[in-house]
Formats: sequence, C-alpha cells, structure tokens
Amino acid sequence: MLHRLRNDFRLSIITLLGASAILGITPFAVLRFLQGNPFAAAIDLTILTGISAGVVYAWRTGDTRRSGLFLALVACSGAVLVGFVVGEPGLFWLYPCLVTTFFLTSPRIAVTLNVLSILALMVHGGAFRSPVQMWSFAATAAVVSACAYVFARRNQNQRRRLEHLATVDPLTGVKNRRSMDEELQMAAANAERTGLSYALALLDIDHFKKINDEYGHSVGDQVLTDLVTLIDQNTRKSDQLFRYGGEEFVLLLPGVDGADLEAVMGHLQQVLRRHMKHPGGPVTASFGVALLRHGETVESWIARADDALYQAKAGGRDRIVFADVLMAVASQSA
Ligand SMILES: Nc1nc2c(ncn2[C@@H]2O[C@H](COP(=O)(O)OP(=O)(O)OP(=O)(O)O)[C@@H](O)[C@H]2O)c(=O)[nH]1
Repeated sequence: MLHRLRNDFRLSIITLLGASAILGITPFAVLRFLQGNPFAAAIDLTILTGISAGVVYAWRTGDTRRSGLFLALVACSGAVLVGFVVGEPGLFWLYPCLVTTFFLTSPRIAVTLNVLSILALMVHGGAFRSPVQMWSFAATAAVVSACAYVFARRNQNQRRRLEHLATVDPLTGVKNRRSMDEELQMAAANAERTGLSYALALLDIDHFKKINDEYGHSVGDQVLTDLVTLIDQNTRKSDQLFRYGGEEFVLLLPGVDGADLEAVMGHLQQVLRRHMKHPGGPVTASFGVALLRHGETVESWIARADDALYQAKAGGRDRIVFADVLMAVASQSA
C-alpha cells in the first residue's frame, strides 16, 4: 500500500484529498442535521459517498485519470449545491475545490469545471447579499483559479520533462533500458491475451571499441546516432528501438515471425552494411533474434536473444542468429 502511494502521484493526491474531505465535511454534515437542515446534511452525505466511491475506485482499478475527473466533478458540483442550499457560508467551500481540481484532473478540464462552478453560483445568485459581494466572490475565485492553473501547468511541464529524462537516452533519443523493461512486460502480457507474435532482436555494433579508440568518442557517438536513424527509417511504426546499453540495442517487432522475420532482419542487416560508415570504412553489426514463446518470461526471452547474439559474435560477427530455429544465418557473404 505504501509502495503504491509512493510511486503513484495521482493516487496519493486522491487518497489525501479523499481523507481530508471526509474529515472536513463529516462534522458539517452532523452539525447541519442537528441544526434542523436535513437537506443540507443529505447533500454533505452524498458528497462524502461520492468522494469515498471515487477513492475506492482509484485503489481498486488504478485508473486515477477517471477517478480524478469523477472526484473533481463531485467536489465542484457539491460545493455549488452547498452554495445554493446554505447560502453565503457555503460559498467558502468552493475555494478549496477550485484548487483541488488541478490536482485531480488536467489543467484544461480543471479550468472549465471552475468557470462553470463560479458561473452557476452567480447565475443562481441566491448565495449573495449584494452585487458587490457577488463580483468580489467572482474576482477572488478567478484569481485563485488562475494561480492554481499557472502552478499546475508548471508542475505538468516539469513532470513531463522528468519523465522524458528518465525514459529516453540523451545521445540517440531512443527509449532507454528502463522503458524497455516496461514495454517488454506489456508486450508479453499482450501476447498472452491476444496471441500476437513478438520478436526481439538484440543488436550489437561490431568492434565498436576500435572505432572509439582509433577515431575518438565523437565518431563513435555519430555511429550510434546513424544506426538509430537507419533503423528508424527502415522499420515499421509499430516496431520499437531501445538502447540496451553502450553499443547494444533492442528492437521489438510485433506481429512478425517465420520467413517474414528473416526477411525483415536480412533487409536491416543489408541497410546497415550499406550505409553505416566511419572514417576507416563500413561499420557492421551482429544480431541475436528470439521470438517470445508461449508463457515465457521476459528475462528468459532476453536471455535467449543474448545467447543468439553471443553465437553471432563467436561465429565471426556481421551475422544474424535466430534463437528459435537454432540456426545461424551466415549472411556475411549474402
Ligand atoms: N562513443 C561512445 N562509445 C560508447 C558509448 N557507450 C559505450 N561505448 C563504448 O563502446 C565500447 C564497447 O566495446 P566492447 O564491449 O568491447 O565491444 P566491441 O568493441 O564492439 O566488440 P564486439 O562487440 O565483440 O564486436 C566501449 O569502448 C565503450 O566505451 C557511447 O555512448 N558513446
């Protein structure tokens, strides 16, 4: 439970806001009932039920996007209803809601909800003693919303930048090993569910250390970025390339197997041979390819591709070894 709270920002916000709302609203529900206003108490109780349902849904399904939106809707409509029924004292409840919406849903939806809530109270008008009070309320609510919007946009941009830094290799711009782990797990789960075939090609540039040593690191870096560009230009949109480490890459190919897979890999090898160069001549790569087996773990899948790559290197490099046919395709002379 603590692990989920620590790793899922929106779930932790939903839980915190849910708990605060329950603690904050419950005494008012009781008070309003005791003061002889059962209608207002019933509204508070409905809001509490809605918030609790949203929190439970978020925990059960992990779908914090929908539950966040639902909670923002409950909070805003609840605050507006309280304003209608209780009048002036009820208006104060809208302020925490105007801020909360930005934590629960996207800034654009939050702004829309906030504007609609403020307008609803103004059009109804019953909660205000005078037009001056109504316009003061509108102005202060708009300022609170604007500040929360600026803060939320900044927060969203920073989170996106952090996500990018954590998942993308800065040199080549392809996804890094961390994202690869997630994508391969998703591929394995999808294969179990739909029966779609998935191939994994482990690709390693040959004698890369020599290129670095003889021509410098910047030439080595250029070879790495050239390789990524060439693979990007010569694979399907659904294929995904990851930097596995150093000069090693993983290419994930969904929906291809058998002779088609051999053709795709053969074509890729030809393209790299023809176009990948350094100042001293052509650059080649070795490939280990494995198809995901039924019920196989991602670790075993990678290990089989790694074994195949090892065979390709041991067999003389610049070749493709398919783990599944246990046969080296000696394509050096092709
Ligand atoms: N330029 C550059 N070099 C890197 C980068 N990451 C790793 N390397 C280098 O890649 C080289 C990998 O060398 P090895 O593992 O010996 O592999 P190799 O020389 O390609 O030999 P084989 O794979 O057996 O053909 C090392 O010299 C690393 O310093 C990088 O981002 N840029």
